[in-house]
Amino acid sequence: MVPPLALDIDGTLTTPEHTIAPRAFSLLAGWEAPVVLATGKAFPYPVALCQFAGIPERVIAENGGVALADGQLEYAGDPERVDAAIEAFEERGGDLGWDGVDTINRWRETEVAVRRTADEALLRGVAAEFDLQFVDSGYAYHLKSADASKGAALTGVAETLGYEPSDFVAVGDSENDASTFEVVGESYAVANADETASAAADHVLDRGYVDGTLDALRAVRERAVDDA
Ligand SMILES: O=C(O)COP(=O)(O)O
Ligand SMILES: [Mg+2]
Repeated sequence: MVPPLALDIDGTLTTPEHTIAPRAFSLLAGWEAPVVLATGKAFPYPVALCQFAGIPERVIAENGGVALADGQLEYAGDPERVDAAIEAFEERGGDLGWDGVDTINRWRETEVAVRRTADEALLRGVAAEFDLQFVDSGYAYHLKSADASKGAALTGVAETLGYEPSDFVAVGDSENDASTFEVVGESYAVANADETASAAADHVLDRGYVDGTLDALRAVRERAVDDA
């Protein structure tokens, strides 16, 4: 039997142009074990992706701040502390950087995402002062509680689904995926992965983005068939 999957979205299921390729949809819909989408994006994004892919809503959002699996909704983190830190960041001249209506943070409940053009040193300083974690996903800077992580959330989601975290295979591309790689049985970093993700992964793929992910999952599937 194929293993359950924990898949990052940005940089992992996407093309370099940040779009979801049709071949990613067929992969998600055709996998014969649970697929958990584990992302730094706000909760509605992976939920919508599950709906449009026609798979059950099994998601980890906000870098582990929100998790949903089979009707079980879990929260982690300290949103008040994050809000206080962002207030201090803005008081000191920091800007979240999202122009117009901020759809990146509008539905965010436990952490805040900041555009990578923002003042990194100021944000890192505020994170340290408020005892929060600064994460660079490669797509945004995130300010979050240290005890919320994709890996910690996957431990809860695995239990809800009746699996051990070590039953999962994970694919990811950035430092926000390292905690997932630590708890799963086998992990793959796509070729575009950052140093932290590549160092934490069991395998670094030759190809990047969704093509690398598809290569990894093809290998996982072939092995499962051979073992059967
Ligand atoms: O939203 C981000 O910053 C990154 O999202 P990801 O975790 O799906 O790569
Ligand atoms: Mg990513």
